[in-house]
Amino acid sequence: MSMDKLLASGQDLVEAAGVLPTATLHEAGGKIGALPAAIKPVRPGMRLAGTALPVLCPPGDNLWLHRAVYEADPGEVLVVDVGEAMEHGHWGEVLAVAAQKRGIAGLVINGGVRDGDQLLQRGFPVFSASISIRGTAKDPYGAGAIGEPVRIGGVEIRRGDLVVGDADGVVVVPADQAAAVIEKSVQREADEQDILARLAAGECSLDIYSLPKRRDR
Ligand SMILES: O=C([O-])CC(=O)C(=O)O
Ligand SMILES: [Mg+2]
Repeated sequence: MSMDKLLASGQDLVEAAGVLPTATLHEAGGKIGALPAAIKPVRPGMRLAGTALPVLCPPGDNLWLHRAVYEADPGEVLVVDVGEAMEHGHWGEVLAVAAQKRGIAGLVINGGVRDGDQLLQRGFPVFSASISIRGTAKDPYGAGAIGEPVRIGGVEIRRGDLVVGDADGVVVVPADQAAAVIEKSVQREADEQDILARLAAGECSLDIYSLPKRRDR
């Protein structure tokens, strides 16, 4: 399929991004959108791609997550700021099943979750900064928000931004840059295949990248 056709709709953008490495998207975008390194898949093999629904929760309270499940559109990824609360499991199997029923594509959170094995078995991708056994409060008066921009590790995330997660972590690409960044990423991947073939044929990485072989004096 041509790149133009592939990029014709938002859904196609998500599909195209879903097979690209996060590091490639980050580099091709001009070193953008890398969430903190602590945010990783809760089990190996998890991958996610979708559009962001930002959620703000009080630390150690997940009532806004239960609410967000019912505000989300299919294909959205909940991208959650819980103020880096690591010692609580803000999400688990119950919320994953509820989210799957709503067509939610995954969860990204700058705090803790629990039920890692069950999340894997359910096929619901979760990327978190910690895994914690402890549960959360559900304070009806707790301050939070759904759909308002959040900031995680210096990256601002708005509703509709492209979110991709793989073994390396999570990258967020602003919606208005997604098509261009994917196109550059596809090119970058092709260039890298070429470099890998040259290395396999015996060439030296210092030559390929025109790097100095000795330290300048
Ligand atoms: O307490 C909660 O709502 C989180 C949780 O354990 C689950 O989703 O299974
Ligand atoms: Mg539970």
